Amino acid sequence: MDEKLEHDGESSFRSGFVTLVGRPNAGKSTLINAVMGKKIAITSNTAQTTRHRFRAVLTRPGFQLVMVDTPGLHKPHDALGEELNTSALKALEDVDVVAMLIDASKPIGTGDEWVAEHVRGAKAKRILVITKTDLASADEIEKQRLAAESLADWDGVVEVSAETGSNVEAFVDLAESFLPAGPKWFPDDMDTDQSLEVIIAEFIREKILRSFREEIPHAIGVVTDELEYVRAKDMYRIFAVVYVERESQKGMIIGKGGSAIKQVGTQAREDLEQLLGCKVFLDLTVKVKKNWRRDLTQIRRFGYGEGL
Ligand SMILES: Nc1nc2c(ncn2[C@@H]2O[C@H](COP(=O)(O)OP(=O)(O)OP(=O)(O)O)[C@@H](O)[C@H]2O)c(=O)[nH]1
Repeated sequence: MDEKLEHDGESSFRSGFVTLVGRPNAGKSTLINAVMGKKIAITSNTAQTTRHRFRAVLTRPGFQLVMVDTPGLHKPHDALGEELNTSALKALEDVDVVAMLIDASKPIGTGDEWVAEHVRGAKAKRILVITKTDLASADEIEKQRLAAESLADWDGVVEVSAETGSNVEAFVDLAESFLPAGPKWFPDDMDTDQSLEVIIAEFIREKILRSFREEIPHAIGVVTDELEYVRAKDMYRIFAVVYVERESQKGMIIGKGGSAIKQVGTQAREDLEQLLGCKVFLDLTVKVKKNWRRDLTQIRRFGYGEGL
């Protein structure tokens, strides 16, 4: 098509990037899933679930809202933590809107203040999003909003529950109201820029985060090694590797007689079948990669932080 004609035809179209930031566990990934109406991002109550900076794309008549999910900003303890912070802070640059999420059910602390400091420095519209309103009383929400409002100069405020869906559309409306005129950056049918291999590895990692406690969740990295669609059987064959840092962790992940890894595999397979819309054969191998969280090359090989 004539480029000028296409441009003129879309001149009233608006588009832009909205970065979601907040402390670990603030509810960023859950809000993105609620906006999208499907699971794009993995979630868990383990802090620092998100290790990738990725985009979720909401395309509606007249606008395209590109949401950037970021790892929770926190005090780093290792190279992985530093990489995740760098990645999240980078996502504050060159966006149209920054949405800072604050959990309604937890007191505002130095962690939020530190995040707010970076939000104040961002050259973008600023939205304050009070999250998890289903977990707090109206009184508590009001107090939290007042306290959070003093953290920065906000262009808009919204109180949401991604769990119940309350005000999720109001968040979309608010973010949309700040979008400049712009092109459709992504095709209509594209809802995330994560590769299928990455999404699969993340879905598997989510099951491990939800099944194990203590040091295990932070010590694992997951990589999709092989992905093949077998047309004759309408089935995906997936081979993935779960990396841990020590032999003892390998034993825990595998469990007695392989029971733990089998459970993770079953849960992940069910999720993946829903995602891919067909049968899935999933093979999980557990390997030790000593102290990978201190090794930037390895962190990037996993694709965490800046890797994408
Ligand atoms: N009750 C309730 N729980 C929520 C809500 N939003 C998120 N959660 C829970 O809070 C926990 C953290 O949510 P995530 O969306 O993973 O948080 P995040 O900010 O992406 O976390 P990081 O990846 O650590 O930065 C999960 O257990 C969610 O189920 C909500 O609106 N209501």
